[in-house]
Amino acid sequence: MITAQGLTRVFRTRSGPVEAVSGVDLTVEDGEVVGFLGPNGAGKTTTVRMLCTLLKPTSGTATVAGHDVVRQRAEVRRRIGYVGQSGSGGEHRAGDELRTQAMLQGLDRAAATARAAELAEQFDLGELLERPCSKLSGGQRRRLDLALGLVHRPGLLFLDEPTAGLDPQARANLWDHLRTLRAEQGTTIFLTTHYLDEADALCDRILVIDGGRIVASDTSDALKNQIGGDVIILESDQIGDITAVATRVLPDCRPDSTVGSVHLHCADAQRRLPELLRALHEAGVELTSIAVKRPTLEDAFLRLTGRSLREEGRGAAPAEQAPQPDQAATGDAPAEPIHSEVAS
Ligand SMILES: Nc1ncnc2c1ncn2[C@@H]1O[C@H](COP(=O)(O)OP(=O)(O)OP(=O)(O)O)[C@@H](O)[C@H]1O
Repeated sequence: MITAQGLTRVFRTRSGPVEAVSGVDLTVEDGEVVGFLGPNGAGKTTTVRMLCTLLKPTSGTATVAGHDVVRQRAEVRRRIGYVGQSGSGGEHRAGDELRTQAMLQGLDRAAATARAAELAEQFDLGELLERPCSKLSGGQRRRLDLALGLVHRPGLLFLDEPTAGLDPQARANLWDHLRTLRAEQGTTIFLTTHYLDEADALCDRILVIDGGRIVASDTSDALKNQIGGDVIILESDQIGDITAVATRVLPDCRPDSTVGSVHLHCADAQRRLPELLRALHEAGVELTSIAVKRPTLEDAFLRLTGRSLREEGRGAAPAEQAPQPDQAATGDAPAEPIHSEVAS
């Protein structure tokens, strides 16, 4: 469904070129649900925008749904849905948004009304069709966004952080809709997320990108198993001291530190913990909590990227790399809408 070889994107900025994506190779099979993870600024959005034909690659090639993302943009757009982060808003009623989107996709009024009703049923929007989008809850809006992205029955759906900012119940509800979509219609789903539990729960495979390069591509279980052994998690304000003591006392256990905690990867953590705790006590380190557990996807992510997804802020890109408008220079402006949200 998706192939990319050597996909690269360099942005020209006032402070010089920024290589956002550096030779990405990837494949996604028909019907797969793939999670695309990476720290802030890793290159996720840029990659997705190239695959969705919203941004031209500087070099490399990609095909999506059998068509080249540069030479056959319109063909690609007809076959994909893209649901971005911004969400549908405004005073238009939800039902009108769906009907308008269906008419933009070429349906006549009667067919558009029928398609809107079908999607409303699929995504539990029936009661909400007369309501202005601005009056929908976060979860309802995301369901409407999904429905809008699916108006033209694409076989492939790109989702950019589909549950960002939703409460746990609304997230679980959206996960159910995505599972049903895949089970009943075989839709291929490529999603970015900052929630590792979401990737764990929904995705057949996880791609990790860091510094513009793919650093892992595997199932969640395989990524966890790569860590091996147990993880000792020590929380404290004295991260540097813990790392120093652990390196001395347990030289074969690799420490990864994150904000406020050190994760030690050990073969037999239970047996070795007393020795470590004794040494930490003698060094005057005060711990706020200790836990021993099996590796999680968070541990795998930390190992791969040296950073925790949880400590990633949702803020702006680093100042020296702040995105500059460069569409005029590259001709990247969308030629044809994929979905009303991205057409503006
Ligand atoms: N239009 C642009 N002009 C210049 N630099 C850009 C542009 N868009 C992105 N970048 C830079 O490219 C790098 C990758 O950005 P990208 O948005 O693809 O990362 P991301 O993984 O999606 O990050 P996040 O998780 O924060 O959304 C960053 O350093 C970013 O500042």
